[in-house]
Amino acid sequence: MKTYPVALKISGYQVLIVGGGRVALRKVRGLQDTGAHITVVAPVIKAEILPLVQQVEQREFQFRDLLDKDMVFCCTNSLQLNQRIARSANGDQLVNNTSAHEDSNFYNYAVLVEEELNILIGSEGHHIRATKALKEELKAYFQDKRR
Ligand SMILES: C[C@@]1(CC(=O)O)c2cc3[nH]c(cc4nc(cc5[nH]c(cc(n2)[C@H]1CCC(=O)O)[C@@](C)(CC(=O)O)[C@@H]5CCC(=O)O)C(CC(=O)O)=C4CCC(=O)O)c(CCC(=O)O)c3CC(=O)O
Ligand SMILES: NC(=O)C1=CN([C@@H]2O[C@H](COP(=O)(O)OP(=O)(O)OC[C@H]3O[C@@H](n4cnc5c(N)ncnc54)[C@H](O)[C@@H]3O)[C@@H](O)[C@H]2O)C=CC1
Repeated sequence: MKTYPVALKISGYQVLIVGGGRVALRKVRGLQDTGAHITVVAPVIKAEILPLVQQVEQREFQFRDLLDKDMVFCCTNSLQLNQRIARSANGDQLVNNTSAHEDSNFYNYAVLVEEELNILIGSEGHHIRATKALKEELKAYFQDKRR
């Protein structure tokens, strides 16, 4: 089924990020300046994440972490755990399983910000390398233009 692209205002949202590695850090960076309240739960959390989030729980995920969350990112290195978390969310929560797009009810775009222009690139999870490559090409294009 085709998706419908939007730009969400998420100020005040309770956001849960399960996992504290490389992918979690990318999600945390993407959430900066949105006004969302971010909680990260993981036994091992990258140091760069700490100053960027409101709440840190350094331990394994527990299902009660899902309570009262509006948006959930499953970013652990266990595909099974990510799947169980995504499938346990209630129907009102926005859920993104970073290891299996079929389990997500929203996708993220690759984002390039050029002054007040936001350029979003995506393939509904089908061509991630092409998405990433096009972002790099556009980045180089804008860098050349500024020279
Ligand atoms: C559905 C989506 C999830 C979502 O909604 O976020 C998704 C899903 C998956 N990605 C996977 C793999 C990788 N993804 C990247 C990188 C990026 N992936 C991003 C987006 C998305 N990836 C969304 C759809 C985008 C679209 O529609 O095109 C980018 C653009 C933006 C971002 O993540 O912020 C970011 C580029 C950031 C940048 O550098 O600019 C890398 C490289 C790397 O990490 O360096 C790898 C490693 C391998 C490789 O290179 O192929 C796997 C397999 C996981 C596994 O094997 O377990 C899945 C799961 C699946 O496909 O089901
Ligand atoms: N969507 C995307 O853009 C991409 C998604 N992936 C997916 O993301 C997953 C994570 O990748 P990385 O961040 O590179 O891994 P990583 O190894 O850097 O981080 C894994 C994190 O999961 C945490 N974790 C493990 N067990 C946990 C538990 N029981 N409860 C809470 N946290 C737990 C670890 O403590 C660690 O913080 C990969 O397995 C892959 O499936 C990978 C690349 C890109």
